[in-house]
Amino acid sequence: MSATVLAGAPAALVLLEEARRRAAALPVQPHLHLIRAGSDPASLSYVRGKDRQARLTGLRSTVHALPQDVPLPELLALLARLSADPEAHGILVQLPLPAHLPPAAVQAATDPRKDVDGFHPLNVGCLWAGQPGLAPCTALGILALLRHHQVPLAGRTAVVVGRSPVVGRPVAGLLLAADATVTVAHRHTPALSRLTRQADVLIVAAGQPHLVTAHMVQPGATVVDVGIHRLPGAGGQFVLTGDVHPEVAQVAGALSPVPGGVGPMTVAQLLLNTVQAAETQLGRSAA
Ligand SMILES: Nc1nc(=O)c2c([nH]1)NC[C@@H]1CN(c3ccc(C(=O)N[C@@H](CCC(=O)O)C(=O)O)cc3)C=[N+]21
Repeated sequence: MSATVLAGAPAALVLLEEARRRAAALPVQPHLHLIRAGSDPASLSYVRGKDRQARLTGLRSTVHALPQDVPLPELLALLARLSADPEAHGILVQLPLPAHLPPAAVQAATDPRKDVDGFHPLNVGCLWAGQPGLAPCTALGILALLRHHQVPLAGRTAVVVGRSPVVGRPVAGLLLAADATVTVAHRHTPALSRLTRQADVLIVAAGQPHLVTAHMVQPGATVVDVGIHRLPGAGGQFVLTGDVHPEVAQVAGALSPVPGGVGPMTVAQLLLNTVQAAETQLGRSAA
């Protein structure tokens, strides 16, 4: 038996259509600003993908490519300028940042209403308080992927492996808001497999290739693979793989693929967040 594939592309298409429709209903085109520092090849490729999808969806998009050694005050000044600019609706600073730029200081420097990553402490607080705000794209994308494939959450046991501010923590908050019973595991969790085997819904965002193997999964469980790793493959090429070992497909009831699972949902949700941010700034209530 092989698990149902939780495909991201058709689910992302639904979100992108919603973003396009809501953007078109606004008096101005929502404008996303993507900021990256340095030339990490993965970051370059992700930012290019976000910029491209934004344009395809009818949004404006501007990429700010800063040098690897950009001084912190310069980055903060750019964030202050964009935060004050009424024509900038969404601001994203691509992670990881060069080591001399502290992410917390950078994230706090973006106007929370333009913080389409949902990383500003005000938005983090809103998520956990159950109040409206902007939530992180990958976490929202995971919930949208589960919703699209009609995976129920209310009353079910969810286990999140990983506690990063980018994925693990916010997805735990959203699962809790969706009435799941949530446990967050991390590198200090003893007997990880005993815990993961209890999960009806297992979210794996540990940043470790093939961490979750078949014996760690309850037969029939829904497994979402958030990991994305470029491993050396044949002929000097890279292969993309996740935090979940492919053998899990023989045990799980449903499994999200890498690539083609959570990744496209993250990008689509970023554009939806940008439209939501523009709606708020233009005084339109979210549809
Ligand atoms: N401030 C910030 N916000 C982010 O949301 C953010 C970030 N920094 N830094 C890096 C991670 C990673 N991330 C991905 C987005 C799309 C795909 C994606 O589209 N993946 C495709 C494959 C793309 C490929 O070929 O590499 C897929 O899974 O099918 C993957 C990963 C956003 N991140």
